[in-house]
Amino acid sequence: MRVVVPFAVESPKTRLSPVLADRERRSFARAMLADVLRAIVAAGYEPTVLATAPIDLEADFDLTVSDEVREATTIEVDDRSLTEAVNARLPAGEAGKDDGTTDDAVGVVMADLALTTADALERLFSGDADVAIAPGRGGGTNALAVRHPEFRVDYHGASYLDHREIAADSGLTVETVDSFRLATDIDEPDDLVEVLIHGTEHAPTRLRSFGFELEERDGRVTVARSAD
Ligand SMILES: Nc1nc2c(ncn2[C@@H]2O[C@H](COP(=O)(O)OP(=O)(O)OP(=O)(O)O)[C@@H](O)[C@H]2O)c(=O)[nH]1
Ligand SMILES: C[C@H](OP(=O)(O)O)C(=O)O
Repeated sequence: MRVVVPFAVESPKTRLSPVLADRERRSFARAMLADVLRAIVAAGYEPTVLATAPIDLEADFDLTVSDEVREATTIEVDDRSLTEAVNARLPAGEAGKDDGTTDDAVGVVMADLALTTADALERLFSGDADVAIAPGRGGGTNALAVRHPEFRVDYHGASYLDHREIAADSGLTVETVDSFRLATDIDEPDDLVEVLIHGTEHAPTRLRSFGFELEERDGRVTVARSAD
């Protein structure tokens, strides 16, 4: 399975702007990307980052990844829209196998899945449906495994529903992967709670370095940022 990780380099995570300044959002997006890459490599795959602009993973934001992650990761620059860039990497051509699927399967994992683990990805990648989808809360498509050359993505909006429909229109089988770790994309300030509780490495460390901590208020856990 080829695994691609789309990554918006400039102005990422704008929905976090109420709580993170521009440079902090770029730094935090990089930290989440590093955690996603680590999980993919731990699951035994060699990720390709589809970056909207050239990046050096470890430059600029004081981030160090393991030798294993550095060596396994390729960065490709593609400034087309998310949908176009991903579609250009999906299986193409004839279905190679008798059941219509292809050996050239592709996994697509978003870079903001800060809770991702190798186990969660393995569950997504090890099925045999033509398309396996890990939906995000709110109707997005957080991760995909595509094993059929007729499937194409169409991101934004309720893309989980759109992707089911696209698959059905071509008579493809679909598996929905029910996973807390893959369903939790980090989009909104409230999502930062999940990073501090369940995050794996760089993302929670980075948030703590910005002064974020868990706080219990009115019996509910939230995040609070200490004054500098
Ligand atoms: N290659 C590529 N990746 C993208 C693009 N837009 C978003 N992404 C990535 O796709 C994933 C999901 O994107 P969103 O949750 O919409 O992320 P975002 O655009 O950084 O966040 P917001 O500005 O808050 O909407 C993340 O991994 C982004 O880095 C794009 O135009 N091209
Ligand atoms: C890319 C988009 O992500 P969201 O905006 O839902 O995080 C989607 O899954 O269609």
